[in-house]
Amino acid sequence: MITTKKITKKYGDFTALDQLSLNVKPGEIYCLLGANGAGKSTTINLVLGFINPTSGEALINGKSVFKNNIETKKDIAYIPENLMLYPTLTAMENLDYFSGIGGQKLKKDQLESLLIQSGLQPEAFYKRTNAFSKGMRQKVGIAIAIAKQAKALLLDEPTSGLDPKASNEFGELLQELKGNGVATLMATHDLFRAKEIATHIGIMKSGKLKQQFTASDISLPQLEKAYLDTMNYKELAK
Ligand SMILES: Nc1ncnc2c1ncn2[C@@H]1O[C@H](COP(=O)(O)OP(=O)(O)OP(=O)(O)O)[C@@H](O)[C@H]1O
Repeated sequence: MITTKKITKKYGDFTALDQLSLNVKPGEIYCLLGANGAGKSTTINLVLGFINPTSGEALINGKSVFKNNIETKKDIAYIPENLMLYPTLTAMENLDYFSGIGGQKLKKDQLESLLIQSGLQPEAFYKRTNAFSKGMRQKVGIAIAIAKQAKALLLDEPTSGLDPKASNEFGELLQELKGNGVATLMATHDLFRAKEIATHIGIMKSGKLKQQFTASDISLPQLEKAYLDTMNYKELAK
């Protein structure tokens, strides 16, 4: 569903991403780990078609994002680190507006049903989103993704700054989408949450995918050691 084939991104002489190949199938959650500047956001931005690769390609459902940008975007939902909603509109109005952009005209009960699925507390449905916490905004983002019936979900550090309960709730929502066959690619610094929710985990360094794991094959301490080893924090990883 989400595939990158030897994708490379250069900025002048600097290689931000170096021949990265990965594959996320329907019903899989792939977490990309790596230090600041490892190339996680660059990978996400290439899959989204926000930037073009220097070489290699990103594919959604077998179609090149670069060559079929508009078509592939229909299958993708994206939740950035800080999801922007229209602050003067309510959660319902934001959902109505964004699903409308996607070509859908949903009825009031359908919009409410989507927000219920997203886990947003009902008393917030008709409140303006200007006072929403990050966790609440993300729930509206998930509702938008469900409304779009996106087959691929791209997330850039979605749990950073969330309290443990909100982070846990977010993880549970991702599990539900996974059950619906959504393929999720997520950049994160949160090893614990990655181990909790991922089916697959990749560790990046300096634009390269250094290690990949099936999440069920590795414990959290093993993952932490692999991460620190990859970063060359040998002393800490002992
Ligand atoms: N437009 C750009 N011009 C030049 N260099 C860039 C540009 N965008 C990103 N980079 C560089 O590419 C590298 C990878 O950046 P990227 O944002 O993908 O890292 P990251 O793993 O997402 O980091 P973080 O965890 O801090 O978000 C970094 O060294 C960054 O400075």
